[in-house]
Amino acid sequence: MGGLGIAGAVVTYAGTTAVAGVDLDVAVGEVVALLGPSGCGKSSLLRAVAGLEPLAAGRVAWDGADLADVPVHRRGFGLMFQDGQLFTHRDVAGNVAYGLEMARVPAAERRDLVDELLELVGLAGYQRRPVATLSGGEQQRVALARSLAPRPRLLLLDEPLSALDRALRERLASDLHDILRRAGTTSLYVTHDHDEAFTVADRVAVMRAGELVQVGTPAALWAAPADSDVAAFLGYRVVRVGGGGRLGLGPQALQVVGVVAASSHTPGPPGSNDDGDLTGRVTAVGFSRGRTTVTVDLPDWGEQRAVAAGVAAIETGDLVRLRLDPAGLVDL
Ligand SMILES: Nc1ncnc2c1ncn2[C@@H]1O[C@H](COP(=O)(O)OP(=O)(O)OP(=O)(O)O)[C@@H](O)[C@H]1O
Repeated sequence: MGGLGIAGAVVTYAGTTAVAGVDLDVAVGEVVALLGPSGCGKSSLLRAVAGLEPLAAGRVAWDGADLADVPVHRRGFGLMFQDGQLFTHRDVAGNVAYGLEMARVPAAERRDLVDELLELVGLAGYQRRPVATLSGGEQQRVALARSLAPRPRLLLLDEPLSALDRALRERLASDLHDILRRAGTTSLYVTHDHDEAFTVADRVAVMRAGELVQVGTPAALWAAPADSDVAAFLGYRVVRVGGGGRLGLGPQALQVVGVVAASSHTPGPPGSNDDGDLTGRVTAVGFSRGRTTVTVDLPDWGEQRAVAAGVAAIETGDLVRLRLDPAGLVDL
């Protein structure tokens, strides 16, 4: 197969195993996210692919050719980190042109490429700006343009957005998705944020304690998480149901369909009614992404979040009726 091939990769540090035998392929043009909690070995695997960390066992290959004897700078891979590590003594164009200068690309061609890349990352006209005057998001866009400039056959991105605030991260993740597709750059993208992984990647490889536990498209992972830990990591609330089973509640799974009794009225006991609806007591009311959301205390399931679209005037203490949307549920 063409592209990146990782087989049986093991990375150890003085006796501790950070990566415990990982197999993963990334096809040419594909963007794969390595997703997992802090310390699960994502960066170690990425660094081993780059050639910055030796493999204790296994192999990393490109187009089927083992890279064991190929040093970092000869792999044709680009790197981008959380802190873009821009050269502060160079302006924006000087940063983007850096790799092109190293590759002795003639000046006129370099200028054209820099213009093209700045356009691609949404910074047209920024050529002469000192990097110190850029916002964090703009700096990461420059870092991206710089790592794309030498046209790496594989781009390795290690938490490139984690230093940015949430709103900016969401916007840049979506821009990154488009930019990597337009540039056609094969990419391996490390993140601990499932939303970011789902936004950026064609396939997501979920990592836990040095091993891959599940690899699939965002839709496939969301539809069938391998186990309850993966489900919880992807953003499901895991609840126990009768008979020892478990259910994953997605963020939209529980919907408030009506108020049974306002907090000022005599409360009835929470439970479920004949229609299969649930009732529960509202313990908090919030507003998120344009929608009212509530926290509801449910018998057996404890406190859960629910969406309250179209139900006006819900207050803490109200007893509400909730419906479970089967589309937002997974069996675990
Ligand atoms: N240079 C090192 N020397 C010793 N142990 C290390 C080294 N680098 C990483 N580790 C250990 O290896 C394990 C995996 O670390 P790694 O940084 O690969 O995980 P990660 O999933 O990328 O986490 P994070 O997102 O926090 O960086 C951790 O237990 C870490 O402490």
